Amino acid sequence: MTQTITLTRPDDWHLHLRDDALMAAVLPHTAREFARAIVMPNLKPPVTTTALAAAYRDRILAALPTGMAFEPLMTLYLTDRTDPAEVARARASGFVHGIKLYPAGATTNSDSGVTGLDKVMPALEKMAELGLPLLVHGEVTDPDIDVFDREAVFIDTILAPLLVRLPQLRVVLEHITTRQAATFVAAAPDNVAATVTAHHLLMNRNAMFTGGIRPHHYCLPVLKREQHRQALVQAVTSGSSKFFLGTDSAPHARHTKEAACGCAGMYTAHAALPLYAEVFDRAGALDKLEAFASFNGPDFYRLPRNTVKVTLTRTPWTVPAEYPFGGHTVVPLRAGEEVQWTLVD
Ligand SMILES: NC(=O)N[C@@H](CC(=O)O)C(=O)O
Ligand SMILES: [Zn+2]
Ligand SMILES: [Zn+2]
Repeated sequence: MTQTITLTRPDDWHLHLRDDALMAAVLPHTAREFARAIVMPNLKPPVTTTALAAAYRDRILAALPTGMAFEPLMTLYLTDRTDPAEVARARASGFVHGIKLYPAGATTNSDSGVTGLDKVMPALEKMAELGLPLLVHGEVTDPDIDVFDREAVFIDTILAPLLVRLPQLRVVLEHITTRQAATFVAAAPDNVAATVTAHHLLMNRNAMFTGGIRPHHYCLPVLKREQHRQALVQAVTSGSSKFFLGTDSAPHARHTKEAACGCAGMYTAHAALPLYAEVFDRAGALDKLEAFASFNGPDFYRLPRNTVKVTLTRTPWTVPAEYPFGGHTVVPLRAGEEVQWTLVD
């Protein structure tokens, strides 16, 4: 049995850092594991301009503990009013690496999201022209569509037609959860890729109901059936360069998840790389972890690969019950339970 793996330092291509004291609380977990991260723009109010992204980037860098090397890769939040000139400013900035499409109402802080693709066509055309990736929360918001079907319906009714209209557009389908998404991305041309979270690779929808309702296993897109989890594991261990690591680590204060109407999002930054290592280990595919975690993402984003190496050992450790979170606490994935791999400092 492999006891140690050494790989190129990875990056996280989908991360929620929040802001202010909340950000300061979670940022060290990510910076310890990852060289860079695509920082999602769903703050309140959202990060809709290059100027707001620059200020957010400065706040992240200021919150970084001294001695920690970490580069935030910024994103803008696409709205019905995003001006193509703003797309051009973002592209020219050098620090904005994508623009995020949230269908209005689809997930946490998506009220300012897009209400119809026709409204954002000028911005999308400019993105296609400039090669700036569109990052997509791929779920329809129609309340008549079953919550477990919203990703598959989004692919058929929105994403596929969009790629017919703009075949050059570079698209990352974020946090994919279904066999349909894995199949679609695998078959699509090279300008279409996907991030996959550790939690969607590790758990199926039964994890939300083990012995009672489990609010800390609720996220969007919601966990799916076992056959979908297996399709995701197959995709990330297949050797395809279209799938890469994106934790979607999405911290919410404990009391906002343990509530009558709890927030969507799982916190995984404390153990992200060890959790992915469990997935690849169980699939007998530890040799595929490095490309997924460290090569496919930078190659898609046209950024240099990292050069520093990191080491994981097969050493189990117990995750704390909670972590401080700006005057509150956040309950991490596997709270009070073991993770099988340890990242060596
Ligand atoms: N994934 C989630 O369940 N929540 C994310 C938003 C998102 O990525 O959709 C959040 O910001 O909390
Ligand atoms: Zn999302
Ligand atoms: Zn997210």
